Amino acid sequence: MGHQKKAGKGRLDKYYHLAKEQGYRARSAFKLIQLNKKYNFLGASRVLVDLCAAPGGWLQVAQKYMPVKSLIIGVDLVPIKAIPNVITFAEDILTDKCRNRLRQEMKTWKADVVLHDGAPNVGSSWTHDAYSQAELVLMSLKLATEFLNKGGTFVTKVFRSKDYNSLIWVFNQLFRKVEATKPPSSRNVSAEIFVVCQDYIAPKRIDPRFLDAKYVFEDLLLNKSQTSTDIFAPELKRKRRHREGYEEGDYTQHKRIDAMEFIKSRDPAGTLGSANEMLFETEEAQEVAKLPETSEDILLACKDLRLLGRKDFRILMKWRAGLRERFQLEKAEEVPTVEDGAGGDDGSDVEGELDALVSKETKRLRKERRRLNARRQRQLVKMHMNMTTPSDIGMEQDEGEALFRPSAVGKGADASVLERGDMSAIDVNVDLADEELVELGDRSKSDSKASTGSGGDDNDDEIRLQRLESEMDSMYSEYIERKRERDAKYDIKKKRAADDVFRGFGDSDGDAGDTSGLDDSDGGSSNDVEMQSATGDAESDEDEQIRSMMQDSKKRKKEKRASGGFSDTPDDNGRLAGRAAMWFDQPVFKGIGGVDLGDITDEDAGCSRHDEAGAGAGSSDKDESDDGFDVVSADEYDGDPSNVELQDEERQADYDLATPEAMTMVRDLANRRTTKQELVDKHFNRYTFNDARGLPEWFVDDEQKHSKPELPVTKEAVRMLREKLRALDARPIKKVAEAKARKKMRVAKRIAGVQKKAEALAGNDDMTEAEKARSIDRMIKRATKAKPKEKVTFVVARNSNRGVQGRPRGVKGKYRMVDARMKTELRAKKAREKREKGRSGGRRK
Ligand SMILES: C[S@@+](CC[C@H](N)C(=O)[O-])C[C@H]1O[C@@H](n2cnc3c(N)ncnc32)[C@H](O)[C@@H]1O
Repeated sequence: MGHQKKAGKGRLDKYYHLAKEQGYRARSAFKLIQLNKKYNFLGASRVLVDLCAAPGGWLQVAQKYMPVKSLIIGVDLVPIKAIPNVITFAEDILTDKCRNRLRQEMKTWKADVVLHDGAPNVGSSWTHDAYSQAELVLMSLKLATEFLNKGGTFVTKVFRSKDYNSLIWVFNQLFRKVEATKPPSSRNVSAEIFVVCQDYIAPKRIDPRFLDAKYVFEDLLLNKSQTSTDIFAPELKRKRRHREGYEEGDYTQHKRIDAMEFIKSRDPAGTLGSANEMLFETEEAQEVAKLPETSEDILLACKDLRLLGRKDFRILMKWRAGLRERFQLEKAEEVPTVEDGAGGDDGSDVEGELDALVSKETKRLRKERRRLNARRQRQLVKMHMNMTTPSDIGMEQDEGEALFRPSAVGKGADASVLERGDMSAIDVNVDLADEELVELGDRSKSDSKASTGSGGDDNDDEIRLQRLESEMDSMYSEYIERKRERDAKYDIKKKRAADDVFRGFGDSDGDAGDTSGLDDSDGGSSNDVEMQSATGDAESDEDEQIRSMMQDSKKRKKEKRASGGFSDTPDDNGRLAGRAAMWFDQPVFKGIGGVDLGDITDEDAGCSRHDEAGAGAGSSDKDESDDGFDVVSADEYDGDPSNVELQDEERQADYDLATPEAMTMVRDLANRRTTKQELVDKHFNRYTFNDARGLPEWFVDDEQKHSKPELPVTKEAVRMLREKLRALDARPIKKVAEAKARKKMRVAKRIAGVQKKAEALAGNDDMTEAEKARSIDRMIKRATKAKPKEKVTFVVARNSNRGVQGRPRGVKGKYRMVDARMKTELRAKKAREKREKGRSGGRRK
């Protein structure tokens, strides 16, 4: 595999170029770099084994990131070109020979990390590949269990398939922490996922069934009815049945569509969004698959429609458009469109409308240009003849002509200068008018071309392109929306993204110009950056909706913080201070003033709950006094004290310990398992405030998405949070609680009254003790006895009571008007219930 010629996709890929630039043998090197950046397992390791290592990209990374003189061993079916200080040999990892050789090379050492990026020779079918991959993974795990140190890390590639969950289950039996992740450099269209298993338990004895494919994947073997995909690979049927990637027949889980369905669809975005895979099974589709337009990229994208990024989506849409043109589908569908006037496919009527608008706008611009030209000529003539006077200019201004309106004068000259009749200002003015004319001329030129559809001109193309882009964007949103409808967890993910209280330190908090975590572990950050800009491949295959939600939420938080006194000052120092304040403002520092916070500077005020709002980089609109009163600044206080309370509540909600990460950190601090200084040291480094200006957009996007520290979470913290939520759930609703409290208060009042009377009775010498006790008892009973409900009199609205307004005559106390029928029906109902009761009672006897 390492020696196979890379297809077009590999060549075009940005990581491919990066790898070339950096001297890595394979683009996959970046996967390990990114995994290491996230989980940091290479830096502290001394012995590493890379199973399936050819051509050696991962070995190169290991050699670069591990301490010098580490023992690094790489094995693959094919020989690996020598890498300094790395031992390599060619063996099949499924054989005993390989195991023995490894043992020989390892001597008495144990590995800190075992890597596995193996992929069986791809070919026959996806199903087969996925299964063999799973087998390979299990085998590498077996080797890992043999060679790993206690506490070691095993990193493996797996494919999403039915075997995936079984594998994860096994990993969980052997490692304390198992996480699946997809590094940004792993293509979205690829079904590969990387599983990082940390903290190897190293049990004395491992049940052999854990590492035996027959048992691990047993449930699949038992399910013999699921054989449909074997039809396509009969040879597999004999050996390994029922290994298809998804549940057969479960079309809600895995929906397949034929390519022609998509090509002919009137709702292409929706069709893509509602399916998982596009097949080329019908005769027509098979023909399409053979066309040169149907590139390998397209075929790859069709395999998993759930993972389409913006770029893949565009490729598919363009491909569809080309095919529709080839098959003249637009024309075929145009006829009914004209007849019913309902608009064509893909919004061809929208295009018509747009054309009309463009030509209208062109006309207007042309007219305006002519008018401005004429005016300019007149002004110039007047000026040259010294005919222009300040009053003239004033007049022009009064006329509200565009040429002399203050905005046309621009920032350079102000209206007062004009009023004073400064001629130089007029020059500026005329110059600006020139610019404006040129601009207008250009615009109208391009617009007019757009409307005539002459084509071939840059501007014309640009406008069309822009229009297409925006159409594409809206279609992509539609696709995302449709995908969302099928994904039960999407809303939760979205909400989580929006509510993500603690995003770590790498988060630039909405400031696109500030990205953290671009460190050397990325393969030499500065170099990367330059190279990446050179490649200029501004790919953005982000889930747009989630991103915009996150940005919204960040913006909101920023606003909130700003209103709480934080401000990002323009200068670097100010910005750093602002960020530091934000950091200390995080929930984890709430209320830990007493825990090792001695050496904190001004910003540390953010540690205490009261100071949160006021702490910040040199901005404190609020004042605090020690007597517990919040001093609210006049401009913040709107006269309504409840609003101040509300703000406080909102603030509290915002800073609540709402995540297990925060809870873990706070507990660690409180129990002195860590100190504030340690936390700061761990999370602040020279990359924390890296400037993202000038970096390619795709890189910044990737960093923002993935470059987040993995914060520790303990079971205890999760349990505590859960309990907290449960307690919240169990709390009665406010109204009920208030009513109960009122009742309690009334009873307490009455009892207090009784107590007084009892004291008076006790001093009464005329009564015997028994009489006193009796009367106190009576008093208590009376005080605690619930008031009898007031009786309601039902008044039938007939005779003189029919249509009576207000209280009927002769009725006292509570009453309710009922009509005769209601009364009869109620009586009948009661009688019926009584009968039924009697009957069932009789039967029971
Ligand atoms: C994706 S490549 C690994 C790339 C490598 N991580 C790098 O960065 O250069 C997968 C490799 O797995 C190897 N492989 C597949 N089956 C194997 C087996 N049974 N034993 C050893 N190597 C195997 C292939 O020869 C191939 O070179």
